Amino acid sequence: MPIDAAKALAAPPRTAEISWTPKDVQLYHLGIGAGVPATDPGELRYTLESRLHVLPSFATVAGDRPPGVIGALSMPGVDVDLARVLHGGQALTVHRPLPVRGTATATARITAVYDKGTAAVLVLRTEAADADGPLWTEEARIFVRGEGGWGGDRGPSARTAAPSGAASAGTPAGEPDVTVDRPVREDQALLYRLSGDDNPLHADPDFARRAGFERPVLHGLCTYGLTLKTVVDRLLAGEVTRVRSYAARFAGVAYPGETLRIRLWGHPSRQGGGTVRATVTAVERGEAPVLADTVVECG
Ligand SMILES: CCCCCCC[C@@H](O)CC(=O)SCCNC(=O)CCNC(=O)[C@H](O)C(C)(C)COP(=O)(O)OP(=O)(O)OC[C@H]1O[C@@H](n2cnc3c(N)ncnc32)[C@H](O)[C@@H]1OP(=O)(O)O
Repeated sequence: MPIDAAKALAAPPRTAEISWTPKDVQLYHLGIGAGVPATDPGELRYTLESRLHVLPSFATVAGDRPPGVIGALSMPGVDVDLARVLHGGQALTVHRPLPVRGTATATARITAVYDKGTAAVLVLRTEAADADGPLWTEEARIFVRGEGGWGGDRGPSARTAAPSGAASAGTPAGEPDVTVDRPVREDQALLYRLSGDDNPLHADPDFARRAGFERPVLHGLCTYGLTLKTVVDRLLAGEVTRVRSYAARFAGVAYPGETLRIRLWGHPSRQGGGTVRATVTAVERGEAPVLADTVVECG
């Protein structure tokens, strides 16, 4: 059986020593579209060594954990065709601001395997700590099409109920406080993949077609990062250290070259913190959903 839930859950945690430099941070920031316009003081904090800060979602690529995304899917009990794999969701909790240069130990294990009948969902939890203690905890939900059906636990539902007054399921009620239309570069995925996720789904047209898509799709974590950057720039006065946690569900694919419409709800303050909710849709495809159930807790 390609997924053996009991074996996957019983496997010992996998530990890797990771390290990163300012160059890795800069490359990640460019990979999520930072640096436009190039001389904007706000953007220079993402691109210039002397002013560099670290967007917390850098944690999702920090250290080029060997052997990358494909390694994450070769845990004991998991033997799946990469063409059937989609990133279903991502959550991140930041315990301390991320330094521009660092070394840490990352410990990963599969904490849940859900049987959706025609798909399986794997939950991969990674904890990173350095000599001073915990740095971040992240949880990736990996959606594997065509798996499932072994009679296992169905797990939580990702079909959110619509709050009253909301336009559709997962959309916060009321008008957004900020709406940004964000053009995604045609070569964005080619840049982003240099930060470690070299899944051919994002670069190779033949592989993308085999996976059922008309052309290569944008990495879910690229959309995840560019959305967090918009929250930081528009609602947190550019202060990356105010992000405490960030969760999102990948509700539909995005393609490089599209315009993403990012809607934000929330008024976090420096004194009391607060919650920001977001949705992301693909403008040229009739606002098809891209990110849903997106919540940033801020300090
Ligand atoms: C270390 C990190 C490793 C990361 C590995 C990934 C490597 C990356 O390189 C890969 C990528 O970046 S892929 C690009 C980003 N992801 C996407 O584009 C996926 C977008 N989402 C979709 O296409 C659909 O929502 C789809 C296909 C996900 C679901 O749509 P449907 O098949 O129509 O599902 P639906 O019928 O609505 O629901 C079936 C059951 O599944 C649950 N579910 C739905 N969406 C989910 C999601 N996103 N995450 C988790 N569970 C999800 C539903 O709740 C339902 O279960 P139940 O009946 O129990 O409610």
